[in-house]
Amino acid sequence: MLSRAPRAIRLAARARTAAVASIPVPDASSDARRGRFVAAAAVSTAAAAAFAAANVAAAEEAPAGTDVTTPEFAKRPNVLFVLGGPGAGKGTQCERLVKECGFVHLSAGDLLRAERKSGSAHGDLIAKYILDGRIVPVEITVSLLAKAMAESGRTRFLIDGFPRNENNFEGWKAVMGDSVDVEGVLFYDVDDETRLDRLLERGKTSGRTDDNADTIQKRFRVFKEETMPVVSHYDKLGRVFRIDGAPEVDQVFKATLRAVAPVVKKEAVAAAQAMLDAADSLDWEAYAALCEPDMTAVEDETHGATVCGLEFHKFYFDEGKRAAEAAKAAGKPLPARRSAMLSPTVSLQTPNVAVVSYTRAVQSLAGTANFAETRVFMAHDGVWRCAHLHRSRAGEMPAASVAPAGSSDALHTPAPISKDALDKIYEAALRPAAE
Ligand SMILES: Nc1ncnc2c1ncn2[C@@H]1O[C@H](COP(=O)(O)OP(=O)(O)OP(=O)(O)O)[C@@H](O)[C@H]1O
Ligand SMILES: Nc1ccn([C@@H]2O[C@H](COP(=O)(O)O)[C@@H](O)[C@H]2O)c(=O)n1
Repeated sequence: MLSRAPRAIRLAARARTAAVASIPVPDASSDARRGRFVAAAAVSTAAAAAFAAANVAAAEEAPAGTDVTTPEFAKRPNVLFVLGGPGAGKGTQCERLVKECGFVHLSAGDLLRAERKSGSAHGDLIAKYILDGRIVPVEITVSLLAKAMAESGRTRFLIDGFPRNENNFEGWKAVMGDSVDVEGVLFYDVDDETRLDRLLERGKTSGRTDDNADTIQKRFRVFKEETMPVVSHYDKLGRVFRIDGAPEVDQVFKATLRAVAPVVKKEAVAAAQAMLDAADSLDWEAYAALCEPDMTAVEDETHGATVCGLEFHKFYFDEGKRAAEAAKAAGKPLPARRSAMLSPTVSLQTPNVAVVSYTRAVQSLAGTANFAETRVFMAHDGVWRCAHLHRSRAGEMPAASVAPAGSSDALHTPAPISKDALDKIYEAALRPAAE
């Protein structure tokens, strides 16, 4: 069982609690550091400390009884950066994604404005940078993002208006490292003239100190000179989902949904693979966390009937464990098996309903059996759970043809599927399927 902060975040936090707690920030008037790359090591120590403190606090604050079972696969947070010129519609589209797809939206600008209002020691500095349209030093921004991520207790994030320059980019890498999967950048493309009109209109009611003609021009310049190189970096990696942000909001949202579909599909495949891993290792808690409580299933064991609920499945985990313990007590080799997902296809019915179909190849000492499986997943708040399973036996190979002499030891402990193999699975799953 996990408490509110995802385990990966809490582990990172624990490993970093020894770091310095205060965040050194350059003076707003210091030209020497303005716009310059801040050494990754400095960022790492200071902001990681804030990250650590935030995460530990989030874990400790979780009131008793609020533990949630977060599926194993979902423990490493997924991040999509959201970029585009000022007024491109980033916040507007993020709001829709939150509502319809269960992302957590963290706007770096909003967090900075809230920090300024909170009376923080950095308030004056933030106010000055925002008024000048300049990018606040990453030590401040990344620690606010890390704190908000930890406090959300969730694992799927839209990080809006970040990374805005090289300093942001390096600071993020130094603090987050590999603890987070950055899926790519949603980039909203809108010409300057349209964005200027939008911002001046927004300025009539937004109360933002930077929605005025003078600051807007400065922000536009910073966007071109500092943010676009970050976008180009991700572009070269093939990680930019470019969206025409000029049409009306609903139309842009349709394009946004198409852009996030590969990320969403990848999550559904990962959820299916996590179920297979949990079944292979007889980890009932992990398996159950990946199921809707009223999951329905049709499989060979049900003889054509549809079973509803989890008790039917738990029986096999309990008995499997008992058989393993009996084998161990008798000094016999432990029964083991390993499942691989072959040729998966994912069909997204809605952003929150995915049908994942594949051939499941199950290896064991008894031989290899193939099953045709379909799992229907539903996402709530960005967490996928299986609502229906259909499995039919699709073929079998006896042990003699698959287990070379002397290889049995290697099968006693099922090895987790390798990252390369998983990447291949994702690649296959994300190919435009005949949906
Ligand atoms: N597709 C659209 N068509 C017309 N107006 C839009 C569209 N998208 C957003 N707007 C409006 O344009 C203004 C700017 O949008 P929004 O705040 O979402 O942009 P942003 O990219 O988040 O801006 P910033 O980076 O300055 O915070 C808002 O008033 C919003 O209502
Ligand atoms: N990574 C960031 C993001 C924003 N800022 C400052 O906030 C201003 C407003 O940002 P919006 O995304 O809400 O438009 C921006 O002009 C910067 O001054 C920042 O420093 N770093």
